[in-house]
Amino acid sequence: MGTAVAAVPTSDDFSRLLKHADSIKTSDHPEFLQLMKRLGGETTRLSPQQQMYLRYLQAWGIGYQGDYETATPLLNAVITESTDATLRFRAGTTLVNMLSIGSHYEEAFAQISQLLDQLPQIADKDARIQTLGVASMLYNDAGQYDLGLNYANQMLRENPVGDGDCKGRFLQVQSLYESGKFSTLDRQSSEAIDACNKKSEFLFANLIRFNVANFDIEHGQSAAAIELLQKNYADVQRIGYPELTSDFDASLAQAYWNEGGIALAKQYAKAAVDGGVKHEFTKSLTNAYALLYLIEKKQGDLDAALSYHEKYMAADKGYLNDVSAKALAYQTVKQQVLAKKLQIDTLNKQNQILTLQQTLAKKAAETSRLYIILLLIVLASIALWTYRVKRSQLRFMKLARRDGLTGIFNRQHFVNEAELQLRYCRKSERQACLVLIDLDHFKVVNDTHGHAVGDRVLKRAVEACQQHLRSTDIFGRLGGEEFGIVLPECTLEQALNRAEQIRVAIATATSGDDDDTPGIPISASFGVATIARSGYELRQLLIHADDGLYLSKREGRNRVSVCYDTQPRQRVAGVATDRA
Ligand SMILES: Nc1nc2c(ncn2[C@@H]2O[C@H](COP(=O)(O)OP(=O)(O)OP(=O)(O)O)[C@@H](O)[C@H]2O)c(=O)[nH]1
Repeated sequence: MGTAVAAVPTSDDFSRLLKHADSIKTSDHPEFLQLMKRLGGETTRLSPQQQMYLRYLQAWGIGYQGDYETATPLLNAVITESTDATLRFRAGTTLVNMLSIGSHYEEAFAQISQLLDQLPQIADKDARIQTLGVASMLYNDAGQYDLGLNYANQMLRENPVGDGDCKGRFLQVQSLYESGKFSTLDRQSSEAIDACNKKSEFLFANLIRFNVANFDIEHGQSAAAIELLQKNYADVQRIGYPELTSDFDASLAQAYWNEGGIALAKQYAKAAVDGGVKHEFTKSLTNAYALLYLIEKKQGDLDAALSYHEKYMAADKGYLNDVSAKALAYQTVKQQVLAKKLQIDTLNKQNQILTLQQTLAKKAAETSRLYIILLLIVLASIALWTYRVKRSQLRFMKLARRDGLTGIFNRQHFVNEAELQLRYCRKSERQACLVLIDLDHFKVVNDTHGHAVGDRVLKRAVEACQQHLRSTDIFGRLGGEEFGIVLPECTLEQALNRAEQIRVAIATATSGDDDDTPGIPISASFGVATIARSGYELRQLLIHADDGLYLSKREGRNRVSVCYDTQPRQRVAGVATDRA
């Protein structure tokens, strides 16, 4: 014998149930309430996400019953605690509804404005439609019918076959009716009612009928209004939405009054007053009180009439206050949003300016860097140019100081350097001698071998001289084949010895058998002068050395001579002859 065991619902089952409850909230409210009861008893078996979903639906249900004070904190809890962005968004939208119904209009407008800003990030179609619907309703309530119509149209565009089809159409009718733009409700409203019936959204179907009935009443068609309202009266009672039942009752009362049915008018007006949402001033409530006042007055019960008149005045004031409070809240929030936008724009502009300033500073730094690089290039160019100028100056100076053929000092530079050296020797009281050298019979070399060979012989002679010079000696070409050497710190004796060495070197160099000067015999005559006898003046030393040189030539050349008197001393071929 087996025992039947009821299947335990899985997590998927709970998710399905929650979704189902969500989808029938308004279309089958009693079933919705049943589901809420059932799921509420299974809370511990729900996942945290499912629990949050359930809390949202419970809050919605409580708000639907008109207990907004309890619903509001529950919705706020979902908004702050849920990890699901879509559920948070939906709870925000429902909260807007509650805030609006609870007359917290400024908060409601601020919240819907934020939600509409977030709308582009919300992908869930139902959540989007729900928010657009609430926005449309709220803006209609604030008398912003164009905005209301706008969001209703958007609902239809986004979801023409789902909720948008019924609720979007309902809100369209509402916007057009309230703004007085509805010339005939026939086609558009019956299409809207059909759409809602198809979706089993009877609450919305009847809200549309309520608009149609009011339109009829306003246009002298009270009988038609009564027919429409009565036909759906039982349905409205079943739906159990207090505002709608009160609306139906108030409109029926007005229609019966217009048709002369005072007793029925009174019955429905009372029903409208008794069945309305507590502590709320609606247009239907105001109308119902106004009717009751007229009925009692007509029936002669002046006390009751006065009492209803007072209630009518209070309801009317409350309703008008409510309407203007909504309009004011809308304008206030609009200004706040504008101010915030302006503030954000200003901050953005400031940021742009800062970014621009940074870019400029960066550019300025780059420009300065470029300037520095440019300056360095200019400086480097100047340095290079100066170096080249200096180098060419030095080259020219060297050229100007040197003899072009032999590379030794030219006459002018030799004279300058020699005078400088002699001045130094005079100051330091040092010895110095001057040697003059003149090649012998050089003309013959030129004439015999040509000028080019003569040049090479001259270079050879110079090289021979240089082999015997010290770094302090000053050696120069005084002209043609004549050379001079200043020998600082040198006595006459030493000068004569060194002149003799040079003489031998020249004679040896030129007597060599090489390519340049093949077998050309050459010699030179020397004249020596000393500061000990001539003094430190170069001019005087040159005269005396030249006397010595002249003597060497006269005495047969290729010799070194000194001549200070009419009887000069002479050295011939390395032997000094003192004729003084
Ligand atoms: N090849 C060459 N010859 C030069 C240069 N400068 C001067 N001479 C020649 O040197 C020769 C000098 O001749 P002279 O003054 O008659 O003297 P010399 O022939 O040496 O005879 P003495 O001095 O009396 O021994 C001339 O023929 C000049 O043309 C030079 O730079 N190169």
